[in-house]
Amino acid sequence: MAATAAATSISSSSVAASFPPQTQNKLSNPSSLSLSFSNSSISLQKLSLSSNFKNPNPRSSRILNVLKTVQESELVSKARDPDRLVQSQKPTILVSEKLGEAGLHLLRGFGNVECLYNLSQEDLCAKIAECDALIVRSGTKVTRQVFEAAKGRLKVVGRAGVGIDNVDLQAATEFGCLVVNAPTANTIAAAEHGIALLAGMARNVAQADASMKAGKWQRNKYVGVSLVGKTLAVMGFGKVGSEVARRAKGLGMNVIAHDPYAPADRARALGVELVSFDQAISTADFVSLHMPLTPTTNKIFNDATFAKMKKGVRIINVARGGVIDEDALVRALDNGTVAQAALDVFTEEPPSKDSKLVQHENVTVTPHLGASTKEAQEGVAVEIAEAVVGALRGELSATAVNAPMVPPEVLSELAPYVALAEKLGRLAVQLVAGGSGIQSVKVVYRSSRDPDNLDTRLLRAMITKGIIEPISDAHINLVNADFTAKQKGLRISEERIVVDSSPENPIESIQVQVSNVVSKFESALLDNGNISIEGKVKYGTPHLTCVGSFSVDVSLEGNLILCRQVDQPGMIGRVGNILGERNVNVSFMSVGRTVRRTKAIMAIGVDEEPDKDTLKKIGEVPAIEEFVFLDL
Ligand SMILES: NC(=O)c1ccc[n+]([C@@H]2O[C@H](COP(=O)([O-])OP(=O)(O)OC[C@H]3O[C@@H](n4cnc5c(N)ncnc54)[C@H](O)[C@@H]3O)[C@@H](O)[C@H]2O)c1
Ligand SMILES: O=C(O)[C@H](O)COP(=O)(O)O
Repeated sequence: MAATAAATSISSSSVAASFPPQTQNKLSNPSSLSLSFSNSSISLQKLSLSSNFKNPNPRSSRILNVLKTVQESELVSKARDPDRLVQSQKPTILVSEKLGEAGLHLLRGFGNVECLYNLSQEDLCAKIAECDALIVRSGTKVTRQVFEAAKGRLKVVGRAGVGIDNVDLQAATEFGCLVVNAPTANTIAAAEHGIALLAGMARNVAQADASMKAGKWQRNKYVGVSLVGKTLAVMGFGKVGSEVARRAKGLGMNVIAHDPYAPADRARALGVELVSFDQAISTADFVSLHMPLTPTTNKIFNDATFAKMKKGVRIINVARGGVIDEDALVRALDNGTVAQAALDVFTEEPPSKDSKLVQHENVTVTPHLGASTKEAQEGVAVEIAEAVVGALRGELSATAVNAPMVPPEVLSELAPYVALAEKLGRLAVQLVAGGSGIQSVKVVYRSSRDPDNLDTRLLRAMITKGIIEPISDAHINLVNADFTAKQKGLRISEERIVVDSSPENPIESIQVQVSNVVSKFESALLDNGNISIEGKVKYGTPHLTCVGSFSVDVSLEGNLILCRQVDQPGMIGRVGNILGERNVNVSFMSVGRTVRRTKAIMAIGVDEEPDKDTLKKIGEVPAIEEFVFLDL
């Protein structure tokens, strides 16, 4: 197919360093190859966070077909045959905080569910190495130590709610653990709680209730303020913030909002004006907080910002305690800048019993109840159970927090290319001579699709996996591929060449080039000195189609012997005889040459791994100039 446009670079990822020579040495002689590679029969099972579990629904069937195409592993075949799935092989799901029954029911239909509440960090760390998934709410701190203690078994952390500030996302990513949340089911509950606090605070409901229960009747003390006509600033105009705004409009309030990332038309549609931070806080009578806790929003409400507020402002916080500097809020309450505050969330939960903020007479508090309605808890439980089960089955989640989302239809379409990508990575690394570290890999995709229509993240992850796993103890998946490549000093750049082929095939070919290395097999080098191999998907299976500048055509399965020889009659027979005499079955053979009767490359697929002596005999055939054994 003709190239119709120049190559465009579409992405690249970073840094430079090299693999230690001792890991490369694992590849330097054929006898050590089988050992080092046999330990890494992994593939999408790891990439997709597992695959070895039951599969009753059609969407998952499709995904499992993808997994099958990618690798016919024992685990995958068990997943497709529920009778073979015994209890001990089911995933273990640890639920560390109270979860709605509907979600637990769903989880129990899939794995072994253990509900252990109020675990200390030590207990959680001790338990976690036995778990494939962990489901938490806001009370469990999923720290780096937890991921370390998991020893690679933990595949997914499900946050039954929105805020993921209690999960160390960086550590999760480094350990290749997916984090999913349940971002939608508690939105209304949180918004309703915000409105409850707003109205309750304005009319001193909690204080008046406590006073009456103490035997008092204080009608003059608890005169409130009205909401109608007052200005409410919604800080963070996301799911909860916009629902609060909608309800406040219904109460007759004038609503403004600040959110640097919110689309103006969504605000306009609700009759809400988006304004700057300072404008919002300086004009509002009520300020309601709805942004996530991030390094940017940490203590964003502090002495300086309270000083800019209208005297007598009232504050509601159902987001996260950490967005407020709590000592500064106490000062602002004491000096009257803030008339009242209604708080559902605290920097430390639970706050200390003698917290000045909690005890302040102008403060109304609830113990993080925003999401705590029966309806929201059932909804969140189902939402997170589905996300966790999906992740354990190998689906790429729509609510993944630390991994790119790849829709099932894209995954399904790319499945054979995913397998090809990993095999090319594995081949490329085996062509590198021990002692030279891989720093720079270029991947060239030939495709008729326009760049927006071709998601190569999955392919890049698999090439990374193919390159790194055989020479290190890292396990690569979509979550940690780019991170691990950076860590290992491997720079992977991608290039797209638009070709005029059938748009039904997402990719015509994938070429992997490794630069600045010494090759074990000189014929794999291009004129520019790069090792180059290229593959295509043919009849749904990955094929090697080019080695250096030699065309070949071999199916990428089993093991492969590449020989360069003088192009002369009888070579296939001679090598075939050597293998046949030693009971090594040849599965396919292909010869490619550049110029007739000069040099040719013979690619021989073998079912068994030839022993050292057999390989030596092949090397002794006079016309064979070089050869290499490759484990696919
Ligand atoms: N109290 C509870 O039980 C409870 C329940 C649900 C949600 N929450 C919390 O409420 C918050 C919002 O939840 P959500 O579901 O609406 O999330 P969301 O992601 O839909 O909305 C958050 C919004 O904050 C905006 N934002 C980010 N940085 C900002 C900044 N510096 N200034 C202003 N806005 C900023 C984002 O653009 C986004 O629109 C989260 O902190 C969540 O954890 C608490
Ligand atoms: O972020 C959230 O979803 C809320 O804060 C709810 O937290 P919870 O699950 O601990 O109630």
